[in-house]
Amino acid sequence: MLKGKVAVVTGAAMGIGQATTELLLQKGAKVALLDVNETAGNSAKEALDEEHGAESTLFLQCNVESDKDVKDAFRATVETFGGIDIVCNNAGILNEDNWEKALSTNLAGVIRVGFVALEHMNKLTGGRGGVIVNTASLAGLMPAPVFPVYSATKHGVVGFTRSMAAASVVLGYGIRFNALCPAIVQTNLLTTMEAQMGQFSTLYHLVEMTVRSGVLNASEVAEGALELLTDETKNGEALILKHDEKKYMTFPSP
Ligand SMILES: NC(=O)C1=CN([C@@H]2O[C@H](COP(=O)(O)OP(=O)(O)OC[C@H]3O[C@@H](n4cnc5c(N)ncnc54)[C@H](O)[C@@H]3O)[C@@H](O)[C@H]2O)C=CC1
Ligand SMILES: CC/C=C\C[C@H](O)/C=C/C=C\C=C\C=C\C(=O)[C@@H](O)C/C=C\CCC(=O)O
Repeated sequence: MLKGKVAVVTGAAMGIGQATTELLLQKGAKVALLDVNETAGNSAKEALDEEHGAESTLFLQCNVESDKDVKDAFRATVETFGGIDIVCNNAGILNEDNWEKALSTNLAGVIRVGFVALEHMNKLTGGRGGVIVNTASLAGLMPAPVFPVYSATKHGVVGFTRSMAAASVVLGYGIRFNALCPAIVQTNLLTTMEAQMGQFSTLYHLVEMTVRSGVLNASEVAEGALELLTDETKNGEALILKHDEKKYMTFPSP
């Protein structure tokens, strides 16, 4: 289904990014795995090499907070694989104490990666066009008293995605932009959540209550990403994923 396509996945060393990488490889794409964690990134690539062959992937250490890292990683991907068709802009953290870092990673990181991707993918400047899926969250569509800063960053991701989708149509970039909005997923972010909630950790019992009613696994989220990547009718959409439901967000018109 994705044979001949080249994908870049940020935050690819574990969790949702790793599951998405695996699914893209299964569908025939070549994937550049970008992650700040070099040890985890190398292990993830090694594990994938056994099934998909070393030539299908590339691990590049990249902090999405750094312009240089992101530009270097995209340049290396194009040099290795010849172009870029798909970007999963997925790296993100929960850190209510160090809220500047949360903003810098989750929102500025998504914008930075999006703009560098545009330089390579924009049909107006010689790119092949393609599709970008930004990982937001259900907390980007509703209030989340348990992590207000995280929620603010993810609302920003949804707004940026929808606005870039509209800009792409008006300006003719040939790129679709969609947002993925999962509820709670069983990953490292969940296991470290209480400690990362800072002053809001007194509300952790609300999270526990939600978790008891069911959580997603990373592969289910990867399937959602694949739908946004491959359904060419989707642009400017926010796909909500819960453990027992999947639906597209309906936004009010102004
Ligand atoms: N786990 C959950 O319940 C949900 C997670 N999300 C979002 O999904 C995305 C992935 O999260 P998970 O897989 O759950 O987390 P995770 O903690 O399992 O994986 C995140 C990956 O991103 C990498 N990363 C962190 N900061 C980075 C940076 N500055 N530059 C490059 N890589 C960086 C980490 O090293 C790690 O490999 C995040 O954007 C998160 O906000 C959205 C909804 C639910
Ligand atoms: C990085 C943190 C890990 C997971 C967060 C993830 O992005 C998903 C969050 C989805 C929704 C959050 C909603 C928050 C709601 C509230 O603050 C409370 O009203 C209820 C407490 C937890 C709810 C979690 C949920 O509804 O799925």
